[in-house]
Amino acid sequence: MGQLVEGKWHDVWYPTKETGGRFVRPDAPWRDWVTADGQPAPGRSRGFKAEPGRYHLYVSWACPWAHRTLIFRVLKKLEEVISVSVVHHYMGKDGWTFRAEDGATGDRLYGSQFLHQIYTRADPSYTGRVTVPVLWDRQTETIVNNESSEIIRMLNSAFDEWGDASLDFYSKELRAEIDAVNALVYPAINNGVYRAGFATTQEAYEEAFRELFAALDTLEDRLSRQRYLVGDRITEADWRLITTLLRFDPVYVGHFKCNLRRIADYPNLSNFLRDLYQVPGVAGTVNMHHIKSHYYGSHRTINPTGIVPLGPALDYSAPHDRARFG
Ligand SMILES: N[C@@H](CCC(=O)N[C@@H](CS)C(=O)NCC(=O)O)C(=O)O
Repeated sequence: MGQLVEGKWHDVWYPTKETGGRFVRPDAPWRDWVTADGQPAPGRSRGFKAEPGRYHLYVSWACPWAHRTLIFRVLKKLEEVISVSVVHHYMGKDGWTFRAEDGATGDRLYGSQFLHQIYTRADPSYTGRVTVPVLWDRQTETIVNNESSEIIRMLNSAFDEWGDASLDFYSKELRAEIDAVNALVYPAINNGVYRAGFATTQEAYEEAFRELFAALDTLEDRLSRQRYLVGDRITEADWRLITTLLRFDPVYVGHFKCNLRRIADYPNLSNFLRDLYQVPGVAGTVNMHHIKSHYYGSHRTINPTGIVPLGPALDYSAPHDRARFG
């Protein structure tokens, strides 16, 4: 864990002193867009045109934010259009590394040792965190964007000339409702588990914990009436939730102390989770070995021994009851 300061790597843990023990996730700084016509997105000056073979994703199998982009890449049939490098699951004093072992691929573009070298390649005096996912442009050798919620929107439509244009997870008529669900799920659940797990005061932990389970209860109720979060079609909102739910019972319950209930204890959420996991292509994006090894092995301030628990027994491919909604 660490960050770059004017292009130099510093090994530091997340600061929580000035925020009463609260973990506050900084905004991702690289926010340009790939568009079908190459025009810059509104308010941006740099434009990036969608082209096959031009863009590359740097991801971790462990990371729920990067996982969203892997799901969109597979479902939109962009595997031949956008290439990928996978970092090693252990994130220690050097941050994410390209140790090409145990399912990691190494840096397929430059053979770098560390992910922070990709950031300094884009900006030699960069100051900030070095996170995955990163959407990289091979042509201008820079980072286009490192905010997963925006990368998935690009994958959803900008590459439709080469991908599966029949799938739209952010269709115009559903946008308002998708945005409303995301506005609950992001702070309370996706980021909520981190706010609980990285809290350094009892108060900050309890605040995140209560918000998290209140939001899960709300979604449990919603999913008792409809198959997906926004009605009868799978949308972006479902994929944004699912990467957190997949990690919940194996990691967040124990490691992040999110232990009021497991997802397995929620009939609708657990069946919903299996339903989405069983969408063709999704299971292949779930690497439980990287997920468990990363969290339990890397966060030594939380788990000093680095021991990775063997349980719980999980079977996301077991039958689900969601077809009852048609
Ligand atoms: N807002 C970002 C967050 C990405 C993020 O925080 N990724 C984590 C891995 S799960 C990371 O790389 N953390 C390294 C760090 O914060 O130093 C997104 O959604 O893309």
